[in-house]
Amino acid sequence: MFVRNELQRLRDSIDNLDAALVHLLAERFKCTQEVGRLKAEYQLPPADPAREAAQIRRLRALAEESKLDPVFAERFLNFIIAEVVRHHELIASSHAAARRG
Ligand SMILES: C=C(O[C@@H]1C=C(C(=O)O)C=C[C@H]1O)C(=O)O
Repeated sequence: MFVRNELQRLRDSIDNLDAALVHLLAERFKCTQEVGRLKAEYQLPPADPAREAAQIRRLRALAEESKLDPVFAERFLNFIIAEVVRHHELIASSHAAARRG
């Protein structure tokens, strides 16, 4: 009984944390979509490698402080950034097509 209750208690928290992660990611993508539209409008490149490198340095340091594996933190951020850049490329090509008429 103890094991079942403990497992349930921990899984309830995991479910809440997963929901928070989804909400946080959704908000992040709302912001990055706006960045993508701005970049497309002003014809700036979809990716900004200097900004990415700075974020990775920052996130690795935060991960170390929080005892999270920094390699995992870097992979996770790279995974998200790759998706954002893919969205920015799509937005840029639809803006370019609209400019061509
Ligand atoms: C969101 C941006 O666009 C891209 C995506 C980034 C991100 O998801 O954090 C960071 C840099 C850019 O390659 C940005 O330039 O700020």
